Amino acid sequence: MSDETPSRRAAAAFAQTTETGTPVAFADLVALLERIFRRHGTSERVAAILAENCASCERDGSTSHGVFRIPGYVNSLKSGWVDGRAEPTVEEAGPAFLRVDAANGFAQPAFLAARDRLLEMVRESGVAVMAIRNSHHFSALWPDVEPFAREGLVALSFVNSFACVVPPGGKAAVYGTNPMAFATPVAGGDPMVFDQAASSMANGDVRIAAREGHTIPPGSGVDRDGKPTTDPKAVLDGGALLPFGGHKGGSIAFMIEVLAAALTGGKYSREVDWSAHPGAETPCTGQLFIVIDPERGGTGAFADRVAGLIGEVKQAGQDRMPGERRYARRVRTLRDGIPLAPARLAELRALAGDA
Ligand SMILES: NC(=O)C1=CN([C@@H]2O[C@H](COP(=O)(O)OP(=O)(O)OC[C@H]3O[C@@H](n4cnc5c(N)ncnc54)[C@H](OP(=O)(O)O)[C@@H]3O)[C@@H](O)[C@H]2O)C=CC1
Ligand SMILES: O=C(O)C1=NCCCC1
Repeated sequence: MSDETPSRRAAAAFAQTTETGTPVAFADLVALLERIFRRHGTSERVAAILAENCASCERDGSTSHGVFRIPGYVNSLKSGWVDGRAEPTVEEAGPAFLRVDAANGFAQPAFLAARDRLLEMVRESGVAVMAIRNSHHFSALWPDVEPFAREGLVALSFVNSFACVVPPGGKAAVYGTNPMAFATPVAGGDPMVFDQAASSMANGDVRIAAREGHTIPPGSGVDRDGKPTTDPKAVLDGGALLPFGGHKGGSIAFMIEVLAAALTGGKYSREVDWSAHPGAETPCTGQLFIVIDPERGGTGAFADRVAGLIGEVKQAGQDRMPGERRYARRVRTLRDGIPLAPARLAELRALAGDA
């Protein structure tokens, strides 16, 4: 238990309440979520992309960004804050640089609109960058990067969110929870993917802890007076989270504001202002991708070398690499169904307009 992250512990506490729920087949969950998105004003294409993405998070146990997020998506759509029918525009800013304007739509459809061209650029140039702005990312990042590694590429992605993290020693929330994800091919196995917030916990896990009546680990957040607290409600009600690892996480959060917002033309987390759209929950910011063809390194043995390194890490005593928990759960839930608490399933069916 000692090597578990605080947010993983909070998610695990929540997962215990859902593991015993009604098993739902992945395809059925995708279909149910698609109906919810369509019913609340997205295009067919956007509904299909978001439903697949959100169901994949639930399938893999990314609890803070699975079906828990559906009411938030719906509230943002209903408030008029996000455009569920946005048509992204893609612009070539150089031989290996794509600029995408998500047009106040969701990030994943904007990303997918440009993904094929990005892949061509990577094959041509060895590396390519995609800078997305005016985009709402309300999910985990691993679904964006894992497929690149399955195609033999190394991928990094960064997203900023909304101001709920104080800089180290600071009082005002400047940073978002700002996740970054890294994916690399591994010879003979699944890609190694890590996907982590720059904060001590994801905001989603704090909200789940508040809902379930759990405390959060000491050192995760502060209340509205800047005092350390383990009460998730105090963090959410005018308080803030801390970066993970003090000034080191603070620097990562800063870097992500620079890469995902300053560089893309997206808003800084601090600039997200949804006050005119009561109920809105999806931050409109930016996202950056860097995708590399590792064969350009010329070793001819990249994925073997990564597999060797993982072997050494495990030999040294690390029992689990990032991503392995998800892959194990994916196998289990694709076989047995995704367990959903009856109350959650009822909530989803109501949002879909089922009788
Ligand atoms: N869209 C947005 O703006 C935001 C999205 N998020 C999302 O929230 C999610 C959760 O973030 P966060 O709470 O920081 O993530 P976690 O701390 O739960 O996990 C971070 C990474 O560490 C790995 N990991 C966790 N525990 C261990 C362990 N004991 N040994 C080895 N590896 C481990 C996880 O792998 P594994 O998955 O296999 O457990 C994961 O890759 C992310 O998917 C992130 O993208 C967060 C903030 C904002
Ligand atoms: O969990 C988080 O932190 C966030 N997730 C989705 C976007 C807002 C922040």
